[in-house]
Amino acid sequence: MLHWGYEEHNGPAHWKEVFPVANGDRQSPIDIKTEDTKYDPSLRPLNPSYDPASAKIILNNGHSTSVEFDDTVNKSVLTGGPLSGTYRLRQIHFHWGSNDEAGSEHTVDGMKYAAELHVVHWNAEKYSSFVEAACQSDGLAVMAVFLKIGECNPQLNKITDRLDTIRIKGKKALFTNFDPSCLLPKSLDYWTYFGSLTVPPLLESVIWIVLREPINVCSEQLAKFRSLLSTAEDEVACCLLRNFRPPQPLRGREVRRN
Ligand SMILES: CCCSc1c(F)c(F)c(S(=O)(=O)NC)c(F)c1F
Ligand SMILES: [Zn+2]
Repeated sequence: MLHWGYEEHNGPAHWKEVFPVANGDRQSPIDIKTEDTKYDPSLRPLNPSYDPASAKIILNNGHSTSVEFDDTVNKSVLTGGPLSGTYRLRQIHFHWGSNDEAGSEHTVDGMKYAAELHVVHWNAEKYSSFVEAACQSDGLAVMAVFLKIGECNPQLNKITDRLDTIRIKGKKALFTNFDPSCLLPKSLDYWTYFGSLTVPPLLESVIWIVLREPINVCSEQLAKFRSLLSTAEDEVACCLLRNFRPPQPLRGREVRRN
């Protein structure tokens, strides 16, 4: 496999050839069987606290579009929920499909949403960098938000309106004054389980916090994500039509809910 991606020749079925942890026992995403989730009274309310000034750039990394944040100080953090300590916001990014019927990574009782937002944080209390934290079993905390097809989402326009300036892989643009809380649903009720990155290197270092309530997105907004290119300037243009990994075996893991 040349370089990993989401096509037939380099997609999720091939990743194990280069990243054997793909067959590990805490891989993500998973299908959440709601009847098997366990209420845990020790789980606390989630407490996201983000400073819009910490948003820095919007980027097309060839696998998704992300907004990167200044994570040199504890300006934008997530505490509470299943977490012990303070997790610092690193970036947000999206996963979507080639049509509105699929696109989310996690599924709920087998149901796929049209897309999924990931808000990525790292354990700045115990580790000194994102890269170090990404190698630790409690290093990362990713909050997942489902995007459900419906009304256009005005908050999402802040991102989709900028995608035409970063169409090519590697392109970035200034992007500040953005508080990702504007993309969270009313309810912060969640499911939580221990898992991994859903892109190579698939590191098993993520405490997953999957919000139960979806936010809205409309077809026109999703179409803009699909118009991003997975290729760089000097390559034959190829659209990033889909970038979701299918659900992985639960391997006996428990999914708890607050
Ligand atoms: C320096 C790496 C960029 S941070 C990052 C990311 F870019 C990403 F795409 C995912 S994901 O596996 O796709 N979603 C959970 C992550 F977990 C991340 F931490
Ligand atoms: Zn992701």
